[in-house]
Amino acid sequence: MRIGHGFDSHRLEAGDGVQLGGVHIPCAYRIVAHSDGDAIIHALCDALLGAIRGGDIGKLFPDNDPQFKGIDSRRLLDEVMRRVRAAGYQVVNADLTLIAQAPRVSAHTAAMCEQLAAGLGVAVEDVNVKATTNEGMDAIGRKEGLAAHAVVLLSAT
Ligand SMILES: Nc1ccn([C@@H]2O[C@H](COP(=O)(O)O)[C@@H](O)[C@H]2O)c(=O)n1
Ligand SMILES: C[C@@]1(CO)OP(=O)(O)OP(=O)(O)OC[C@H]1O
Repeated sequence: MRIGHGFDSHRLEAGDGVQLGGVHIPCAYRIVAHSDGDAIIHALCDALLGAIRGGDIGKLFPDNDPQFKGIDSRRLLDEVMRRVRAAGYQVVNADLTLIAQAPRVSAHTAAMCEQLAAGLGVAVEDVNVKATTNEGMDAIGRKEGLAAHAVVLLSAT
């Protein structure tokens, strides 16, 4: 068994929607990033890479490389999962926490679990996505950004 933790954060600015957990959420914000800015998937990728001692997404997918400009982060998860399998592991379960004052995501967490389960090759019951505000405190509380944490457990195949 191997465990991994990942964290990611991104700035928010005025816009017409965000991509989180592989799901488009219409709202008055956009995520500032080189890719689609999906902080939930970025944290998940880093947790997976951490569990196999595989570096981090910034090393694998540099944010100055044009091939990753605007990329759908589900494609980054596909490549990370290819590495997890090549290392001889499979996912047992994943638990994700979004910290965001905005947007509100509770109506979308079930769809996120489906997207992430498909990417991880597990049943939807093995993925949990939850959210909390920052109670109005600091930059996240001022809706200037958002952050995500991920924890994954892997077992040998
Ligand atoms: N971006 C978010 C943040 C929170 N929620 C939901 O609201 C509930 C209350 O948030 P607290 O910060 O008071 O814990 C939380 O349990 C989430 O279900 C959300 O949907 N989107
Ligand atoms: C995903 C990558 C690659 O496009 O860019 P960003 O979307 O800026 O995201 P970040 O969380 O800074 O992580 C690593 C990057 O290299």
